[in-house]
Amino acid sequence: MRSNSQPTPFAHLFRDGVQVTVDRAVAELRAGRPVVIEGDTGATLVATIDTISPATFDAFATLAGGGAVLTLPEPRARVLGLPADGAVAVPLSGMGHDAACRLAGGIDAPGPAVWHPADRIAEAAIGLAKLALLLPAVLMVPAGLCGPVPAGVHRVPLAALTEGADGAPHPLQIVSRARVPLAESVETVFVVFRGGAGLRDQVAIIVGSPDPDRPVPVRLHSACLTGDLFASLRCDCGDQLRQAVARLADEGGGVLVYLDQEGRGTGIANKMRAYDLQDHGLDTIDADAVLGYGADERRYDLAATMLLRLGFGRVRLFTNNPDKIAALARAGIEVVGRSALIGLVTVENRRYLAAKATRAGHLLDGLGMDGTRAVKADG
Ligand SMILES: Nc1nc2c(ncn2[C@@H]2O[C@H](COP(=O)(O)OP(=O)(O)OP(=O)(O)O)[C@@H](O)[C@H]2O)c(=O)[nH]1
Ligand SMILES: [Zn+2]
Repeated sequence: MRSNSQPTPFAHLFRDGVQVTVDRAVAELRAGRPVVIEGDTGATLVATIDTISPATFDAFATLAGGGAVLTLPEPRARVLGLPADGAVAVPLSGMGHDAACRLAGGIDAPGPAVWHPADRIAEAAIGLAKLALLLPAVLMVPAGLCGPVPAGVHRVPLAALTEGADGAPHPLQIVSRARVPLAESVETVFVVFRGGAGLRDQVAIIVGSPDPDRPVPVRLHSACLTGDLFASLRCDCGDQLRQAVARLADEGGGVLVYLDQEGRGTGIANKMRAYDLQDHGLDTIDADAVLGYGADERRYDLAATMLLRLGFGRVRLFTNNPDKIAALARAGIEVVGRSALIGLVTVENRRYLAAKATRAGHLLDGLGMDGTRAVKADG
């Protein structure tokens, strides 16, 4: 029998309290359950507008009296016309669930008359909501106003979130690899990594036999369910994806890193919300701002780690996005060159591509906007 002095064999799994507590908080918020964030000055119950039921919302609002606030991230505050330089807190003062949802992400919501800058707990809660791929609008109530908090409610120390809710450092591990012949490249191996924030699976697709002694052709591609899988005409992703495989194969080998960051890191649900807003006239960047998201929420540090783990520290990147080059360089990859990768221009994606060029600095100057694919030389 195990004596009390012997360590429990799985105790180490709980040693990194930051990881454990953040993972659980994300799952709770997605399930529509509130969590408690414990700050220096007291505990706050938080729930996301995206997942809280109208009945639970009403119960919170009633219990808290005038103490409940809706916190909104800076991009959303600015859309509402508030001169904020950070998240804001809006007192609920009688606001119902429907009105809160409108204030959180509606296209035509009027700016609130009363608001104040939000505190660190609010910023942390918004970070958690983003990590959970929810609308980053959070209902917050001082725990003391709600009577005894049930024992099952998950508690997160504020320090765990400020230490990096989005960076809870699960180490990246290779979990599987297999040969997957592709139409554009028969000799192809998929290597699946797991780790990082949210413990999502990321895939490195090794096309042909890249030579690690020379700069390796690399494509970083963020997931786009609609474009990659269904050949949506709203974007250029599917065409870019298949072109990338073919070009890596043409070059004798390369790596395509397929990153689980749908919708520029906002998730498929928010991307569809953004599409709906775009159908009301907004461009891709403004639509994300209405939802409280920044112009681009993606990160490439996991991609860099994957490349380094595979032995590819010197790369030539297929991209039009200067952020990708800068992020890889910051993460220790030597980027020795860039080649443009121009997807098919369609009537439906012209506006999207133009917004990427004019508002996000994408290098699409060689883009033929006449409905044909433009050919652009390396540059
Ligand atoms: N939020 C949002 N995301 C979109 C929209 N259209 C496409 N996306 C996402 O944008 C990302 C495009 O990824 P990439 O093609 O890897 O990157 P890129 O920034 O276009 O840069 P390139 O390397 O030049 O292609 C994917 O995550 C898509 O799901 C949109 O209208 N709104
Ligand atoms: Zn796309």
